[in-house]
Amino acid sequence: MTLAISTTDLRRSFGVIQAVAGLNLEVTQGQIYGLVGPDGAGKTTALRILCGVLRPDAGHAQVMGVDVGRDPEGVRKRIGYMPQRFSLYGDLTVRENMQFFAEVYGVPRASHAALITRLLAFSRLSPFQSRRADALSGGMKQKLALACALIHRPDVLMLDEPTTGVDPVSRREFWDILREAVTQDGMTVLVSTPYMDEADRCHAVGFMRAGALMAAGTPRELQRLVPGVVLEVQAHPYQGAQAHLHDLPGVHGVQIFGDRLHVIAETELAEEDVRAAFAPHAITLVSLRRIQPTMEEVFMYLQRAAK
Ligand SMILES: Nc1ncnc2c1ncn2[C@@H]1O[C@H](COP(=O)(O)OP(=O)(O)OP(=O)(O)O)[C@@H](O)[C@H]1O
Repeated sequence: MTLAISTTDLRRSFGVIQAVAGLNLEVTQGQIYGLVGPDGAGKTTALRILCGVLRPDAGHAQVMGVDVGRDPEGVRKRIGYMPQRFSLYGDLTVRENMQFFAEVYGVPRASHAALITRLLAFSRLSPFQSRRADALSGGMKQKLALACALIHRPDVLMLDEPTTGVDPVSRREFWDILREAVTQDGMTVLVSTPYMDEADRCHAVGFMRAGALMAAGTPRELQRLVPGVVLEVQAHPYQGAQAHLHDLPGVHGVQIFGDRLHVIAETELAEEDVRAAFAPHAITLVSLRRIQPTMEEVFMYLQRAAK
């Protein structure tokens, strides 16, 4: 298991604010590692340090064996970085933007055409290569930004909330492209995201809070941290069911997921007890089964546990 990224007791403050406060992060080569956490947890600051654009106050960080503090230039050559506000050139076309970034990253001229053709196909942007970046949809802009960040074939890609504000279909497509990049090129990805369904698509996830990791592991490992059980309930009509489930002994929370309810309880509920609670209110129990907690539930549990 070779580490692509590692940090030891990394720290960075802005005045009295400790944005990164003792971060110990380990990302294995070839992984998609998701960084999640509430606003202000320090995700952006950590990414900026790892990209060599911000100096840490203390601690160590290595990217592909290169020390970020000692050789930020060496790190920048090996990585692709897509900040929250990635600067595309609105009056340049899709192809011209790619060309521009190829120049900036010092990609040899002779390989520009082949690389751009590959990335256009890869990012599903070939049909739009002559369109000005300004005229692209939000999802397409993000795909173009991704293609530009990949133009110099980096070993490690760092993405800061790359799909925020993008519609769900484009978000899924963006992630399919990302997965392909990792599978085909063996790249490592460190991505911060506010979306828990995206965290679920990562090989490993780190929950950041107050500048440090409070939990890290595979999505399955993190699910096991949630005590008790999660039950999925289908009931008809389900609107009233929520309150009555809440009243059952041992139930800690009930959430609506589409047309289903997720019940977080100390132990499994007996079907007859649920039916008995529903009966006086003319609510029918359609199904009851135990499920794995979603990453959203893991996140909420960790948030509660930290308070
Ligand atoms: N350049 C800066 N100057 C002053 N304070 C900053 C600066 N950058 C970040 N901070 C502060 O550091 C803390 C961590 O911010 P950071 O942006 O790293 O968190 P985040 O987890 O990425 O949150 P978000 O998702 O909102 O971007 C916040 O309190 C933020 O206000």
